Amino acid sequence: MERIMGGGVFQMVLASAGLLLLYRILVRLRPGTALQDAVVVITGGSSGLGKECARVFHAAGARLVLCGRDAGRLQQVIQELTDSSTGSQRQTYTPCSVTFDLADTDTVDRAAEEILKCYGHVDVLINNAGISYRGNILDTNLSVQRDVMETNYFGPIALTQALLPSMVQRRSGHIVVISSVQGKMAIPYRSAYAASKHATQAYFDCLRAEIERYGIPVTVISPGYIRTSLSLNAVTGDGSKYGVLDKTTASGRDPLDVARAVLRAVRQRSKDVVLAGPLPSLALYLRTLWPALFFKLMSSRARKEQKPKDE
Ligand SMILES: NC(=O)C1=CN([C@@H]2O[C@H](COP(=O)(O)OP(=O)(O)OC[C@H]3O[C@@H](n4cnc5c(N)ncnc54)[C@H](OP(=O)(O)O)[C@@H]3O)[C@@H](O)[C@H]2O)C=CC1
Ligand SMILES: CCCCCCCCCCCCCCCC(=O)OCC(=O)COP(=O)(O)O
Repeated sequence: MERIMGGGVFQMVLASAGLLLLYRILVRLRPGTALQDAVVVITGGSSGLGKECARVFHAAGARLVLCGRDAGRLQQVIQELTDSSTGSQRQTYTPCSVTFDLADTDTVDRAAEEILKCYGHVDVLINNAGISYRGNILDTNLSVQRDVMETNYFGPIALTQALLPSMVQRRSGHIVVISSVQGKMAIPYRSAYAASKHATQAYFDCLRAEIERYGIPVTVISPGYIRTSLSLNAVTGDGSKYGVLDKTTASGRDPLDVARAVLRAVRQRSKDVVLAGPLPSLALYLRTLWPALFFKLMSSRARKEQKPKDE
């Protein structure tokens, strides 16, 4: 009898897994929203994931507005994109650029006006720009915690809130944010970064519910490690640059591959996408289903990785 019951449960689990797989395949096969001529704003378009997003959305025929702090680097990306589109079958457009610092929220309203002037409206806003952090909380200035929050949280939400009224007025638009798996679980020596990404996740989850009635979807994308300059550009507890290309970053996923997944998520109007390998995915389940074990693993990781100065 027990064997029969056991077999029944096994078959049910197998059938559910099969149905889930089928559902995922069908979702992937949906035609999705066309991006030809769509106005797509990408923050952090000068490097890493933002630059690769620029590449794939440009190739899909989008009219891009690339944002960053360095006009010269943005211009270089624009030149690369323009050179790459010679002979393209699709109609492509030379991107616009808008230069501003997300950490200086006072300038964001002016930047939003400039962005709107490029094509008169925005179809997709991709909040991608961000910085990371390496440090022990005990040795970290509070100003560093604030600075990371300004760039990763207050900047993106200020830009979103500045562009949102025009989307609501048109009853059209799409808000995307690049968070991180660290927006769903916190790992040691990343306090500022993980806190900013947790805040990001919460804000955009609230926003999704609030603006669904206007037909404006919100997509939160949470990648694992990507091969970019994120760790090189990270700040440390005293505000200085970390300047190391970590092994985890160097061996991360190809940013072009991640950018293609972002494009897919925009086309499918996905709500929440985790782009991580088996270990971080398992860690996410543990954080929810067996938090005590997850916290134990994180403490042991903290002990192994670093020691506070006074030990
Ligand atoms: N790499 C990874 O392992 C992962 C990255 N992510 C997320 O992906 C996003 C992109 O990072 P990634 O491409 O990896 O890193 P990069 O360091 O390569 O790119 C970061 C981008 O953000 C821009 N930026 C940084 N600070 C500011 C600021 N104050 N104002 C305006 N723009 C700014 C930079 O532009 P400029 O310096 O020219 O102004 C740059 O284009 C980030 O949100 C990051 O958290 C998520 C998970 C994993
Ligand atoms: C019973 C066995 C359980 C095994 C569980 C293993 C738990 C292992 C923990 C794995 C932690 C993964 C952390 C992933 C972090 C990550 O991908 O972050 C992405 C980023 O945003 C990178 O930013 P960073 O500045 O940290 O490079």
